Parts: sequence; C-alpha cells; structure tokens
Amino acid sequence: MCGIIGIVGHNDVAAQLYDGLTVLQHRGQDAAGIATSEGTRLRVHKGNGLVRDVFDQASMQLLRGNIGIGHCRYPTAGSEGSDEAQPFYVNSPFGIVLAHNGNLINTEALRNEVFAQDRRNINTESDSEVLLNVFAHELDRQKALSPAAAFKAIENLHQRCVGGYAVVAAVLGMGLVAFRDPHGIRPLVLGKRTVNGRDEYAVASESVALDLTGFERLRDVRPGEGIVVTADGQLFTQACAEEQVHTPCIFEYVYFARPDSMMDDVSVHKARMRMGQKLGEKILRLRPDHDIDTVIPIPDSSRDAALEVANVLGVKYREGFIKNRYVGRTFIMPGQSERAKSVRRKLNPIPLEFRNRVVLLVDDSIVRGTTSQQIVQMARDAGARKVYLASAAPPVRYPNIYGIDMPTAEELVAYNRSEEDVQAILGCDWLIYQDLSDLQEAVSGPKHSIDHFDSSCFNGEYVTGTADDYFERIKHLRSDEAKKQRRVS
Ligand SMILES: O=P(O)(O)OC[C@H]1O[C@H](OP(=O)(O)OP(=O)(O)O)[C@H](O)[C@@H]1O
Ligand SMILES: NC(=O)CC[C@H](N)C(=O)O
Ligand SMILES: [Mg+2]
Repeated sequence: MCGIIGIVGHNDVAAQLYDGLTVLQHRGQDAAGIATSEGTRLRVHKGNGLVRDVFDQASMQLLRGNIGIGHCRYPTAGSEGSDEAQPFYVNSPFGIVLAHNGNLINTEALRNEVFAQDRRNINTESDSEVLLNVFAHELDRQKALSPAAAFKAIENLHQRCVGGYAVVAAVLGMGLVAFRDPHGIRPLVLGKRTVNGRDEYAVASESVALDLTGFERLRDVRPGEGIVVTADGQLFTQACAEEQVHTPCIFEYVYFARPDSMMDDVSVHKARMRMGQKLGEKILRLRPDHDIDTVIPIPDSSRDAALEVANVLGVKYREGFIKNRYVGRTFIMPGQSERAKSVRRKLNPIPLEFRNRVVLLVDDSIVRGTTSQQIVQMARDAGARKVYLASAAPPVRYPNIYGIDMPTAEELVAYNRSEEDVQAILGCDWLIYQDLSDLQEAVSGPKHSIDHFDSSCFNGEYVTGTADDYFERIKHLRSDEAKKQRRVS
C-alpha cells in the first residue's frame, strides 16, 4: 500500500511533497521518491529507505519546479530494489513521471502487449512501469498535449489495465495528471488552497497529507475520474470510465490508513471506533457473563477499536504493551523472518497489567498471525491468568491482489482453518473475530456513506474478476519463499 501525492503550486513544491510523504510513511517503508517539473526538465530523486533517509539537503535543492509528485513504496510486484522505487520516468511523449498506489492483475499480458504492439520495453518487474508505459502510449496516440488528450489517454488506459490503481503523474508542458481505477479500490483525495489570490491544488492517498501541507480537502477523486491541473493552476476533471460499482478497499479502514484521515468521506478514526463498538457487542452477546478484567490494545492500529470494546464491556482499558517508536510497521516488512523478529523488538509488556488478570487483547486484524502468536505468549509470560484475543476484522482467508502484499493464501493463518483451529495455533484461551457485516456497517457508518466494498481478503470476491491461473502464478512470483529466493540470487 504505497502513499502518493501530487502538488501544483506557484513556487517550488519539493519541500511540501517531502512533508506530505512523511505523513504517508505508514503506507510504505521500503523506498521513497520525488519528481518535479521545471521548464524543460523533469528531475527525479528516489531510493530505498524511509523518506527521511532518501533525501538530504543537496537532493532537495535539485528538485526545483512548481509541479511535483511523491511516492513511498510497499512493494506488491517485482523486487524491493532501488530500480523499482518510484516515480518512474519515460522520455516520450513529452517526458512523463508517474507514481502508483495499487496493483495490476494483468501485468504479464500487458507487458507482452506493450512490447509487441506499443514497441516499448519494460525494464523492471514493476507493474507500475507497465502502467506508465500504457499511459505514455495512449497519450502519444492523441497527437496533442491538452487536458482533453490526457482524459482520452486515461479512458483508454482504463480499458487496458485491470486491478487497483490510484495514480499521480507529471507531464512536461502540461502539468499534473491524476486518476483512480474505475472501482475506486485505492483511495485518492483532492485538495485546494489559495495563496496570494491564486489557486493551488494537491492530490494524495490520504487527507492527512493535505492537512499537513495546508490544503483544504475538496472531495475524493471519483472512481474512474481523471484530474488535470495545468502548470498555471487551472483544474480540469472528467469521468473517464463508465460508471461501475464503487468498491473502496475495506482494509484501508481496518489497518492501512491513519486514523486522522478522511477517506471516501468516512473518518477512519470513527470507523475504527464503530468497529470496536460492534466487536464489544458481539462479545457481550456471546458471553454476557464474561470474566474479562482488562482490555489491552496491540499498538498502534488497534487502539481506537480497543477503547470502544472496553467501553461497551464496561471494563478497564489499559496500555499493556509499550511500542518502541523506532521500529516501523511489521506487517508491511518484506520478509517473514524480518516481520517475526520485529514484533518482539517492537512490543514489550508491562507485567503489572497482566499479572493474575484475565486480559482481552484487541488487534485490528490477524493476517499471518505473526503478531498475535507472539503477543499471546508475552501476555502469558507476563503472568496473565487467561488470554483472550479479539480481532476488529474478520478472518483473513483470501489473498489481496489490489495493492496489499498478501498474495498467497497458504501464508494466512486463517486459510482453510476454522476459528477453533486458529485459536489453537495462536495459543489463546478464546478468539473472537468481527463479523464481516458488522465491519462493513462500521465503515459505512450511520450515513451509509459507502454501499459496497472490496472485502476480497475476507470473502474471496474479486470485483475485477481474475484469470483462472492467476493465484497459482502469483504464488510462484510473490510467496515469501519466492521473495527469499530472489533476494539470494
Ligand atoms: O497477523 P499479522 O501478520 O501479524 O498482521 C497483523 C498485524 O500487523 C499490523 O501491525 P503493524 O505492526 O504492521 O502496524 P501497527 O503498529 O500500525 O499496528 C496489524 O495492526 C496487526 O497488528
Ligand atoms: N503497495 C503499492 O501500492 C505498490 C505499488 C506497485 N505495485 C509497486 O509494487 O511498486
Ligand atoms: Mg498492529
């Protein structure tokens, strides 16, 4: 789940892109990059690491220009190498840089098509480089450099690309281009500010990046919609795909997004509190006479939900695990051994919150079970009498193929297993999962802001459809074992 941002200002925008990326860092920790457009030059600086590691004063000074895009990466395709850091660049037509959040599921077929028909070579394993070349080819076919040409290119791209994608690009001589896939799986929000009487625009994965850079959130980019902001700050928008069911990714609300973001008009913080309420109500339904002494969140992402669980149950909420703030998110680390080691480095219990107590640990989700298995053991070692575990999301039983790197069902702890089996593996005394209907209601909220979701990792329903052999092929390419082999070779 990468973070993307694009800004058109009237002065240099690199410093603001940098600031925006620092608050999107939770979406991708492996690589970061910024590209800016100034006169006849596109400048790109990118590399592996956190935003703060990739840029220094010298690189920032080179990134001149009033139009720019930024990216922080969590790979879902190709390798973790620096040559697949984004933004990507192509020199023709005009010069384009592009950054992508999401994952294409027809990359292989597109790559062949792009080579054979469009006569363009893709030099990495990245789906985003394929996407850029499709856009470049379709823009080239328009024989013009205008918002209308960009919209036509986006329309054609939607016909060719299948998957989840939110995209920002800068086209030399035109400005900023942004678009969202026809189902709106991946998020993208549009903001505006007025500086000295002149309008400036930004698009970003999450509204928190707009808050930090002083842009007011105007609205979410609509599914399939194209946005162009010209170099002089004029905004053009157009629907570039026939209307489809809007199915934003529900996992954004469960785990990925920051709680202080608004996404498709829903507050992530409020959605998580409602998840906690519903989970608490389910626990009360199942065991009205429960013996829980304390609710303990598993930091960071479960805190909003855990607090509400405690409120509903009427028991104490206590911080029982202290998080080492210098260790990043474990779930988005690239390999299983790194993820497993990081949980212990990241979380340490406060024994007095566990000793002789019946504790209910609450996490936002249980995916591979890496975190929960270790946490349950830590709670026991710290002296808990009984350890219960509740997940604010249902069992994750199916791969995610639209931008979250969990492509192999066999790596998911709940795959082909009953809740009782998972409870035994995690070693807890009681395991409670949220029901999917409750999760969906929690996110769509009292205003029913969202009617449908991409909930594929919970129910195995893929809104784009999938080729018959897709999951088998992706397993060979992207299982933890395949990634390990690739790193060795
Ligand atoms: O079952 P697993 O495979 O362990 O994945 C699920 C866990 O990973 C995430 O935490 P992470 O440490 O990535 O981030 P956080 O600090 O935002 O909670 C998520 O919040 C769960 O705790
Ligand atoms: N998580 C993402 O959005 C990844 C974007 C792109 N598929 C990549 O691997 O770089
Ligand atoms: Mg967590």
